[in-house]
Amino acid sequence: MDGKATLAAIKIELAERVRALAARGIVPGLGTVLVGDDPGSRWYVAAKHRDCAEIGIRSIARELPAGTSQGEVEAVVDELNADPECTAFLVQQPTGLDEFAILSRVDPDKDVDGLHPVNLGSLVLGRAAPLPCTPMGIIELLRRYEVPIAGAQAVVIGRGLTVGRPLGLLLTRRSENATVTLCHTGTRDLAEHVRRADIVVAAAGVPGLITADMVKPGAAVLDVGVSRVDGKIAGDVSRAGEQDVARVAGFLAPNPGGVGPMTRAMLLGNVVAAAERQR
Ligand SMILES: Nc1nc(=O)c2c([nH]1)NC[C@@H]1CN(c3ccc(C(=O)N[C@@H](CCC(=O)O)C(=O)O)cc3)C=[N+]21
Repeated sequence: MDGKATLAAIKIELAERVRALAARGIVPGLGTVLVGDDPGSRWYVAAKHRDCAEIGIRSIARELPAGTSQGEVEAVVDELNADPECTAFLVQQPTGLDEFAILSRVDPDKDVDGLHPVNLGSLVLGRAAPLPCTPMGIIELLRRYEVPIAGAQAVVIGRGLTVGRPLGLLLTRRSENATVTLCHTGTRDLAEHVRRADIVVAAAGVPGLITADMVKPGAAVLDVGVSRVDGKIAGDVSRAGEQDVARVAGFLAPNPGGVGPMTRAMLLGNVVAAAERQR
C-alpha cells in the first residue's frame, strides 16, 4: 500500500476544495509550533508546509528555541487561537513540556491533530469532530486499497494516544465495524493474537516486532513503528530475509512510504474541513 501515491491523489482532491473556498475569498492557513531543533521534527514540520504550499493552504510557522518555557509556548498557542488567518494548527510533539496542558489550550475547532481532550471525547461519544490524523490515515489507506474492514479481525499493537488508542475507537465504529484486539507491551502470546488477524497495525515502537511467521497469509499489515537504528527509520515490521513480512502479507504499508504520508494527507484534510466549517 503506497502512502506516497495516495497522498498525491488526496492532494488533488483537496486542491479542488481549496479552490472552492478561494472563490469565496477564504484562504485556509495551517499553523505549526516547533520547539527546539530535533532534525526529525524539523523535517516533519517542513514537509507539512511543503504539502500546504502545493494545494494553496497558507503557512504560519512558529519556531521556538530549545528551553522555551511552558508559559511561552502557551502564549503562542493563545496567539494562534486568536489569529483569524490561522484556520487550524498544531504544536509538534514531543516538546519536552506538559503536552496535555498544551493540547488542552488549543481551540478545539482549530485542533488539526484531533487530540484535544474535547475532540477525543467526541470520538468516544461518536459525535462529529476533528479526528486524529494517523489513525484516520490508516483507515483511508485500507479503504482506498479496498481491504475489507467490516467484520474483519483487526489487531492493533500499541495503545499510545496518537495511534493505537484512538485507532481502536475508530475501527469499532459502526461505519467501520471491525472487531479489534488492542495489544501492547504487556500482552501475553502476542504471536497468537497476530496470527488470527486480517488487519495488523504495528505501532509499538519495537523494531522488527512483527515477523513473517506471526502473520496470516493474505493479511493486511501496516507498519507505524518509528525507531531509529543506525540513523535510519526502523519500523515494527520485519523486512529482512526469511522473516520478511512481505512474503506472507496480502497488503503491506511499509515504513517509510506507507502510513507517514497518510498522516500528512489527513492533516491537510482537517485544515480544509476546519476552513469549510468556520466559513
Ligand atoms: N502535533 C503533532 N502532530 C503530528 O502529526 C506529529 C507530531 N506531533 N509528532 C511526530 C509525529 C510523526 N508524524 C509523521 C508525519 C509524517 C511522516 C512522513 O511523511 N513520513 C515519510 C518520510 C519519512 C522519512 O523518510 O523520514 C514516510 O513515512 O514515507 C511521518 C511521521 C507526525 N507527527
